[in-house]
Amino acid sequence: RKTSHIPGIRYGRLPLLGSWIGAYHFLRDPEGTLREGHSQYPTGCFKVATLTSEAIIVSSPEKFTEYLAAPDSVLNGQDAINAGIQFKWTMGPGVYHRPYHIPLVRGKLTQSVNKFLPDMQEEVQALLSARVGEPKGWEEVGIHAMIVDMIAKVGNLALGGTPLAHNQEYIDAAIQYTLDLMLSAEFLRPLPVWAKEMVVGVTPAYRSKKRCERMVGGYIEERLRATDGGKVETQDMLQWLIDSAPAEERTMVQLNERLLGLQVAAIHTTTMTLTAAIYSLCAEPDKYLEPLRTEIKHHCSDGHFTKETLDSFAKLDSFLRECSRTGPIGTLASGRYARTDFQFKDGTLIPRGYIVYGNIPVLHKILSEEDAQFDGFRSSRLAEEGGSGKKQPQFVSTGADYLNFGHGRHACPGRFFASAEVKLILASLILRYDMALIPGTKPMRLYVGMTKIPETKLKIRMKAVTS
Ligand code: HEM
Repeated sequence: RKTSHIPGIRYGRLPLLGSWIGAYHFLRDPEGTLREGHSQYPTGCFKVATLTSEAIIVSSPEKFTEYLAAPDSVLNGQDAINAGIQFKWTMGPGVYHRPYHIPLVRGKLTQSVNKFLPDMQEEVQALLSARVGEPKGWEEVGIHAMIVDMIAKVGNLALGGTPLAHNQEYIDAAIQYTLDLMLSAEFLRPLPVWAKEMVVGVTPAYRSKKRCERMVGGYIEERLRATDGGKVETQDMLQWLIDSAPAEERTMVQLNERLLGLQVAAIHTTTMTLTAAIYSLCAEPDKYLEPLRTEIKHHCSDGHFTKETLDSFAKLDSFLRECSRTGPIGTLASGRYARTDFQFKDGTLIPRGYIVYGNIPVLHKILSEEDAQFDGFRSSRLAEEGGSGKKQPQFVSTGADYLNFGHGRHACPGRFFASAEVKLILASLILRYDMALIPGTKPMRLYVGMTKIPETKLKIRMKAVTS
């Protein structure tokens, strides 16, 4: 009733059942529903329904930037994520109330990319040799399973440290934790707070977290003791967490929780982005493989990737940005939960307790067939044609027209690290293998609520580059 002034899209005409009908349509066709909302209310707000709530959507860049500028005390990003994945309960109240890891990701992790890259590259090469080898003829490879394992291992060289990156049991558990957390959130979301607190201990996320605690608790305690004894040998995310943790967070239990929180932020997001990019490459290998390979060889003749070499791959960057523009990992961007009523300049009210989102298909300008057309070198060509005065829009730069990493104050702080990881793996694949879709197959885009995921079971063809 509080949002009766905001029109619902595809709610039908039946009294009382409107939002249920809307939820059915939104879950079946999220992008179509969002485009329809935009065509009816291009500069205003509309709402769409899911099975558990209603989301208020804006499509105009002006309104999107207007709400992102509101302070956290009015429109809050953490609360919006919490409403979705219930992380106050699934991850732990510390991760929700004391997000001291965010400046560490934005600062220390980003600044240390160059330090981690040699080990990351070695890891990628070893995993490719073990999983794919040097096939002389076409070999079919299930790409998603390989990439998720690789991202978890390569990422953990910087997050939990080498012992965790090489502990297969922990890597599998870290990958599984996100899935357990999603499932547990579905179970917890409809419950009142007192009931959530009572049943959280039997959820898969809680059991998964405790299993990790048993697996790596000793290692974390050892790192804590080494820090207290002044014997710090490793600089990685776990160490920065230990060094910066407020007193109540500086325990094995809380650090395990925090590390798992980062695994959730880092593993599947990066995997989905990279898997979708590999599928796009395999869909048009004749158009993209050779120009990308030439660029990579040109800028990296000694075969060693540094942050500077990765940054110099203009075509690869453009390709990744276009993959994320045409196929971002979500349909709704930068959710902000109204802690108090929020009023747009035009008078539209977002009532307390509701979440407002940006309309990704519209803000990414994928409204027509032509806009949706994949053009991997769109951004690099723009810069080439515009001369030196024209800067190429980057894979990691955010704006109201490109929201894969969100935008504004809470834009993803891990995007610089993620970009290095994605470019390192993609460039390594391109240098070592020819890749293509298996004839007769095509990747499908699947939706899980507001998240868009690349197909996980699809196999591609790979063959070692001979020359
Ligand atoms: C390609 C990979 C990734 C994608 C697509 C991605 C995407 C996002 C998005 C869309 C947001 C929300 C932004 C907003 O609300 O405006 C976000 C937030 C966040 N991401 Fe990422 N992310 C990726 C990788 C990572 C990595 C590797 C880390 C850490 C190691 C990370 C840590 C975080 C954190 C801590 C936040 C919360 C920021 C805040 O609330 O201020 N992400 N990410």
